[in-house]
Amino acid sequence: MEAVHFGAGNIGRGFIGALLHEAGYSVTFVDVNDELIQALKKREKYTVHIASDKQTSFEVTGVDGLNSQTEETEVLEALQKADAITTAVGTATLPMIAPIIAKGLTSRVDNNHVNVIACENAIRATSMLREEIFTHLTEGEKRIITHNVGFADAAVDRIVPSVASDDVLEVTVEPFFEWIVEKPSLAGDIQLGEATLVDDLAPYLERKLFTVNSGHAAAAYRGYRAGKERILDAMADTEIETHVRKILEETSIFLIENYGFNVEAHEAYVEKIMERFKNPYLQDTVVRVGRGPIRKLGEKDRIVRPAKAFAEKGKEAKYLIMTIIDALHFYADGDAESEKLKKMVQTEGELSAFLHFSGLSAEHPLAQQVKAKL
Ligand SMILES: NC(=O)c1ccc[n+]([C@@H]2O[C@H](COP(=O)([O-])OP(=O)(O)OC[C@H]3O[C@@H](n4cnc5c(N)ncnc54)[C@H](O)[C@@H]3O)[C@@H](O)[C@H]2O)c1
Ligand SMILES: O=P(O)(O)OC[C@@H](O)[C@@H](O)[C@H](O)[C@H](O)CO
Repeated sequence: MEAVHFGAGNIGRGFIGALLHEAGYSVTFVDVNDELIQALKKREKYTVHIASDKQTSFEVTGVDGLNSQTEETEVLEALQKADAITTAVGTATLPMIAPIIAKGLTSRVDNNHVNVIACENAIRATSMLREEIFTHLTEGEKRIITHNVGFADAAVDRIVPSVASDDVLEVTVEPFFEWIVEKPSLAGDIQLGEATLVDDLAPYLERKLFTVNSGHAAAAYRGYRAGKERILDAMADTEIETHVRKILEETSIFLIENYGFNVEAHEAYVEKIMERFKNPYLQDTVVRVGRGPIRKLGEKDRIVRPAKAFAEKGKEAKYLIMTIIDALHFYADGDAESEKLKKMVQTEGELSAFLHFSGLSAEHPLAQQVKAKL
């Protein structure tokens, strides 16, 4: 089986590429980072370290790399043969890779099934990618594609930090992982190894985004304001740890009300995540976890969505609101979104910046609540 994976970054190498390899795929990574691509071409393998007291590692072998900027023909050939096309490039990059995927899908000569799965932290990222791909297709091409291409949404959970190393390919991952894929959208009889296939992704996806990512964002933004470098340092501070717990109490109310999760089972899920944030072998930074604050302040994303649900019911999510304000103050060198946010906060003020990036009107109850806290 052949897989083409866009984005040879942390989650691409550390999780999706590794899992596809284990499931029996030859994985070709496509990236714009030529250093990574040349190393993949040359060595055809890389090492994954598991961040635990056992200090274990494993090799992902038989991999290849292609630079999407200089090897378009080769990328198209790989897409034509692929059984699975996955991505982990960040949602903002999906429109940039959509044209080549569209071209690859429409130039396949056989009618074999192929499945596209975007592994990004967002609500239904594959559907977003599908929409982008469809803007590059004729009506006839869309009809053909609908028969043999599956576009399955997924929830992807594994903390994979950016770790400085002399080896550009080696990657460190936490032991926990969960890849949940929506089964009814898959085409044909695809093998996805240790992925979990479910009929309805929504509860799993929202539970992940509004627990792991809401809590993580809170730790990063509060940690940043308190001068912490690592998530670990933030979580070791009792005040920040309590703050993260409070956020997860708020998102738990939101999730249990929406999906009727069993309370004890959900509490156990939250506890496990708190422990994952405190993994002493994981050198994750507040900068990596906080990067992209504009995306993270989006209406459907990890902070605003649950806070908005509270506000619309006449309630207030005090700790999520604190996270919104913390996020407005986040800045990381080299992170274009935090640069843009900082400029807007400086010129227009916190509230205008929040309204602009969340898309909420000034009259929205959450906007009123945030205003009262500024
Ligand atoms: N790291 C994690 O813990 C984690 C966990 C779950 C989900 N995710 C999600 O996975 C996605 C990637 O995260 P990451 O941590 O691996 O980031 P990363 O920055 O390590 O990797 C992203 C990769 O995409 C590449 N890229 C950028 N533009 C590209 C293009 N046009 N074509 C091909 N490749 C391109 C970059 O060069 C980089 O190698 C994000 O959506 C993130 O939310 C990350
Ligand atoms: O990748 P982002 O920027 O959406 O969020 C940062 C982290 O919260 C995220 O990468 C987590 O590590 C990951 O979602 C764990 O599964």
